Amino acid sequence: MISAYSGTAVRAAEQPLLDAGAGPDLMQKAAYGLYHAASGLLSSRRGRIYGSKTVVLAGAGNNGGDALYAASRLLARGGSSTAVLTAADVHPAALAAFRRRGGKVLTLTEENTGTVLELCRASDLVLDGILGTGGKGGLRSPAAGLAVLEPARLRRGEAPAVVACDLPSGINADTGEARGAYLRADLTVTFGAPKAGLMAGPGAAAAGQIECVDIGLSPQLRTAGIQRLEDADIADLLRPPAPGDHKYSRGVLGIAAGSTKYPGAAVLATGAALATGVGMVRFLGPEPVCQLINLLHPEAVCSQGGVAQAHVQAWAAGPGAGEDEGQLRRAVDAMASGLPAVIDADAIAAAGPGLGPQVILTPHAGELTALLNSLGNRTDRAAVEGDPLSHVRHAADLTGATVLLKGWATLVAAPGGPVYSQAEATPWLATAGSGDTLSGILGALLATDTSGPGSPGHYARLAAAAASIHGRAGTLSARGGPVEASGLPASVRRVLAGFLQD
Ligand SMILES: NC(=O)C1=CN([C@@H]2O[C@H](COP(=O)(O)OP(=O)(O)OC[C@H]3O[C@@H](n4cnc5c(N)ncnc54)[C@H](OP(=O)(O)O)[C@@H]3O)[C@@H](O)[C@H]2O)[C@@H](O)CC1
Ligand SMILES: [K+]
Repeated sequence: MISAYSGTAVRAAEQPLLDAGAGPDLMQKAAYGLYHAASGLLSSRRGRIYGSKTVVLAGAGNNGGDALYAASRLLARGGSSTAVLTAADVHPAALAAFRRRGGKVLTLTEENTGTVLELCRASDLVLDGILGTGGKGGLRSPAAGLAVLEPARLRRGEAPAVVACDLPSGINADTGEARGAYLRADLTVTFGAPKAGLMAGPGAAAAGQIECVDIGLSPQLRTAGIQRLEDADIADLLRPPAPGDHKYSRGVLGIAAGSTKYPGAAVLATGAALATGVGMVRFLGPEPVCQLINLLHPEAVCSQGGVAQAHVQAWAAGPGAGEDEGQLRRAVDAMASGLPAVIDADAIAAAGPGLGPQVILTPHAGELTALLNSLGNRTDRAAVEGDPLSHVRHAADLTGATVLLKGWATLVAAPGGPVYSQAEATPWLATAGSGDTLSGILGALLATDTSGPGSPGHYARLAAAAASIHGRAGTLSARGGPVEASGLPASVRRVLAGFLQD
């Protein structure tokens, strides 16, 4: 499990060490970690450090100091480096060390921003040390003019790798918000602990890969702001069949998805649930959709009945329901059943206060905006996309349900906490039908779960595991190209096989 902390919490953890005079030592540890990661990247891109060209963007605070010390170490290995100062005063000792190693220095102005951008683009590596946890708001002029710099991962052909020191400059370390211009990175080397702002909202998309350097803060860090499940955590949540299991003991999932207008959603949700592994799927829906499911998934037991008559362990309801009154009724009944239920798409609008954490709402940003507005919390989509962490937490607290907000980093909030973030997906997964398969995967995990409510956040962990499996399946399906939702179940099977073999 990766635990991320707010910038405020990390600064508080640093304070006793700073009071004890360990500040310079912490900075050297941070700078060494940054140098080590940057030199690894340079070696993999061009074979060696000797002869490499680095541009250091250095701001007024300790973040600039870290970056300058790291660049000094690259100079010592035979690289060349130019420091671009974005403030009148930068860390004096770090700048002096950089100059001693032969680094060139210039000051950024609005007039020379174009020249500096050319210098960056002609280099192998850009070290972003403009702002760290002391940053307030987005980049200010003239540094804001550098925000057009694209990291190598977003450009075709030759481009410098951008490595962010602690966090991408301009990103809020607590929330991941970008209140103004910010830089994007290929790799963020973060110190002490990952910052929550690297795992949510614009910060998660800007960070690129995240590498954490231990500078000895762990004993001081208490409550994580955001957690991320890793392989072993997900494997622990899976329940493969054991000898003696039969179809009912493995878990039956009730699916109320699709409508005569959107029959595909029923097919995708059912296919994904079967690929994830359940004892049985009971499918409820209109007659033509039942016929389609019978044709494509003959193992599913189909009927037009109601939720109360179906004997299941969990529900997946809402995908493709559209305006189908029967399906919307089933989704409402599933939410009220007391059983674990994943509720998606049009059915989310029926959610209100008083639900339990076993109900998992899976909105995208637009659906979350509508839900919050319906609960009297005035907001708009831009605000939700700008600060998804606060909004997903708020929705969980208002409804009492677990809320999974889909996005580049999918966030899952349990009412009262904790919050999980999974970012294994590919942008190619943003395609019609993708959400229907997520409902099927999560429904199957809920139906086969035998550990019960357990500790707080249990359902949020299952939802985070489903998001991770879905993201990995998308990435496997994509292999750098488009994803068709109908191909996802096959990839889900392969992802799960990987977990179960390890
Ligand atoms: N503490 C430690 O022990 C360790 C810390 N470490 C490192 O230090 C970093 C935190 O350092 P920090 O506190 O100096 O803050 P940092 O982000 O570098 O800059 C603050 C300066 O920027 C200015 N400024 C603010 N917003 C601005 C804006 N929008 N646009 C322009 N300027 C803006 C602000 O001025 P102000 O607004 O306050 O007048 C102030 O002058 C941390 O991320 C990590 O990298 C590591 O070495 C490990 C040990
Ligand atoms: K930075």
